[in-house]
Amino acid sequence: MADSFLSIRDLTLHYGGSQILNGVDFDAAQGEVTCLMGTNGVGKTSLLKALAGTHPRSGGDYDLDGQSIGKLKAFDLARKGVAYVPQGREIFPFLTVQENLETGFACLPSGERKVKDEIFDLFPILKKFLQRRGGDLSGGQQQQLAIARALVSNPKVLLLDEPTEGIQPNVIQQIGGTIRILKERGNIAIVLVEQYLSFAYDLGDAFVVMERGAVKLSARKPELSLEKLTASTSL
Ligand SMILES: Nc1ncnc2c1ncn2[C@@H]1O[C@H](COP(=O)(O)OP(=O)(O)OP(=O)(O)O)[C@@H](O)[C@H]1O
Repeated sequence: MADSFLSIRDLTLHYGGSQILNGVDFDAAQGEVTCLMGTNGVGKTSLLKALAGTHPRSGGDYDLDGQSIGKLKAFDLARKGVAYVPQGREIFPFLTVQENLETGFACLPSGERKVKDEIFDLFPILKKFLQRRGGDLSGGQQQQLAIARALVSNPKVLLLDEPTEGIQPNVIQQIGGTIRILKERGNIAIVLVEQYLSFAYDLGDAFVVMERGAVKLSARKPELSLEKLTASTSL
């Protein structure tokens, strides 16, 4: 078992009076892809929002690299290295690709605000389309832009919410290749919410299956087979 880098204990989250997460325990290691699975509405997106700080946590402990960060809000979590690629990508349609990438800088000191060449090595299409508006890109290109925008902040944790949703098969393979490269670099803990099971299983090292706001199964490959994962997620 790899060392836990990101650790959540007994996390709870509410929307108004509705309790959505009921004491979630969750770990993710650097250099690994930890897949967060489960049917629609079990709370996967809510868990990512809690990790990114875009929705307040109601309770629980949250540690990153041995430091307690449970009290921090989204901007400070981003400064600590937590990057979030939300479901639906949420790129800015009227900003250019370059400007979209620059929005990822907000949490960095001014001396570090540069898009490194390695981002364009991962996503060459973005270099070609730097002056194109985000809204004029295809869905797959927008997904690449959303991941690239998260990477410009040099994150330690990358939270990806359904990156294959609505994307053509050839681009899905490209995105899978990019996630694999990031994992092999070994310095990012990648948390992947994904309904596309074989894609997730192929990339994943550890799997957390949720049910009604709680963890139903936590297991690692190779002990967990694709068949068992499929059965436990009921997808
Ligand atoms: N802003 C909100 N206000 C109230 N309830 C919400 C809000 N967002 C989500 N919910 C509810 O919280 C529950 C968990 O939703 P969440 O989006 O986290 O699930 P999910 O597992 O990511 O589902 P999906 O795969 O459909 O995205 C659902 O019952 C949903 O209706």
